[in-house]
Amino acid sequence: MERSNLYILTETPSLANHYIAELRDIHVQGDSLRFRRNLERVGELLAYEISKTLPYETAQIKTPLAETETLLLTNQPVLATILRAGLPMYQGMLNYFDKAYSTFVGAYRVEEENTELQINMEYLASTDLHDKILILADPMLATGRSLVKSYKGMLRHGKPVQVHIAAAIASPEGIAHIRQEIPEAMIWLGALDNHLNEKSYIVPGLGDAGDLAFGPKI
Ligand SMILES: O=P(O)(O)OC[C@H]1O[C@H](OP(=O)(O)OP(=O)(O)O)[C@H](O)[C@@H]1O
Ligand SMILES: O=c1cc[nH]c(=O)[nH]1
Ligand SMILES: [Mg+2]
Repeated sequence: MERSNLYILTETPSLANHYIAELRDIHVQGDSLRFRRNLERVGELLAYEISKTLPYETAQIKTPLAETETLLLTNQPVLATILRAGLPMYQGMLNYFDKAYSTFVGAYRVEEENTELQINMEYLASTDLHDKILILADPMLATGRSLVKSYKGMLRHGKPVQVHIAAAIASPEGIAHIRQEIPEAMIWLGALDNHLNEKSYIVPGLGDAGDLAFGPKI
């Protein structure tokens, strides 16, 4: 795997490994509050890592005792996510980038026997993206088709100056698709897994993130 523009949180031993392990573990997954909170924590940790790469400028602030210099973000990023599984991870990002504006996309995989995977995109509400730093968070980067379709839809609202894609778990196939379709994107992962199965689920993965967070879809 080519490592340029790719960051993987669990390559460094840290508490992040516990959060991802709990997300995957069938003995913990029944606790949907913990599942959502662990996705939120991964969003928080990736937001912090991304924040180290953004542009900062010097600013003056006044304490009760004196004036002092500090570094502050030159511009706030825009946070985007894909409903519904993206919501907890998005919340984690928003906990850290607490002044950011947001973009929401409603997109989902239509998983039918013997037909090619389709992505339905039915909703897009966006702030202006022109010249913005865009962070697009979705927990599962499987084929990458939901992310690419959502990003292309968002471009109607302006061309970002930087694109960051954040996922809790990704497949090599998904990374390849993003690199082909959005070569300018920096990719931030919780973990990189082995492959996709015949239903385009990530293996070992964690199963269906949306269902585990919010209940089975009918
Ligand atoms: O990389 P892809 O092959 O496109 O798959 C990834 C998509 O699948 C999941 O959403 P899903 O379609 O299950 O919708 P949901 O959030 O309503 O569960 C996930 O949150 C991604 O958006
Ligand atoms: O493995 C996968 C693939 C798509 N969506 C999920 O929630 N999990
Ligand atoms: Mg789902």
